[in-house]
Amino acid sequence: MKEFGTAIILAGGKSSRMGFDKQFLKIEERRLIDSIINKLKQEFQEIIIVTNKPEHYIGLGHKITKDILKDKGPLGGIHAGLSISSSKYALVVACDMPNVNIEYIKHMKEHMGEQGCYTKIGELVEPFCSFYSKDIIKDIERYLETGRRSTCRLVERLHMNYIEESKAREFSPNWDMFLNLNTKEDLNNYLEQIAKEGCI
Ligand SMILES: Nc1nc2c(ncn2[C@@H]2O[C@H](COP(=O)(O)OP(=O)(O)OP(=O)(O)O)[C@@H](O)[C@H]2O)c(=O)[nH]1
Repeated sequence: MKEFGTAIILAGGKSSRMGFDKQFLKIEERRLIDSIINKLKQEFQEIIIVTNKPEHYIGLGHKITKDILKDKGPLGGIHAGLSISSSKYALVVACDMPNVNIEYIKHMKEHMGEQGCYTKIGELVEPFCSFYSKDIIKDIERYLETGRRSTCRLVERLHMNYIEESKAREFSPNWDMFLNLNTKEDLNNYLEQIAKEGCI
């Protein structure tokens, strides 16, 4: 089994704040998820897309899966992705994160905890652009069985290492690498930023 060869992209949410399915979000005529895949391919041999619309990813050469545990939110997606991952640790990103930073991801690999690595933003857990160990599958199942769904709260209970926000920001001072586009306002602000400064 490879140590860090897998990246999982979550693309199975409701997108209720955005008002249209975020997995089809386009930036400058290109599907954002395809740009994310292209970046991740620099560093990962295996890409897993966890989606409720698998027909849109056929023929790209990546692993595709649906949630096994339905309607559980991002944790359900992480669970399905880890279940078919062929690596000990997998990076998990959301399909609405335009500023994924590969240099920072390499840094995270060097600071792996027993069950993964995340970034602490202030006092809060950033659950995306985080590494999770394949051996937390059972922990996710037990946690979801109790009716809870918060990825952040589960992360706090696991044996994961974390990196402070200030360190993470050194890798990308001008672009928020944890930005996720939840609303039309987020999207418009992002489009304004790339119009001024160019795409990264
Ligand atoms: N596979 C899978 N991914 C999910 C699920 N829920 C959310 N995600 C993904 O997790 C990431 C973060 O999701 P959110 O933006 O918090 O949730 P969302 O349901 O997509 O959007 P809102 O309805 O606006 O909260 C996105 O990449 C979503 O596609 C789910 O049930 N299954």
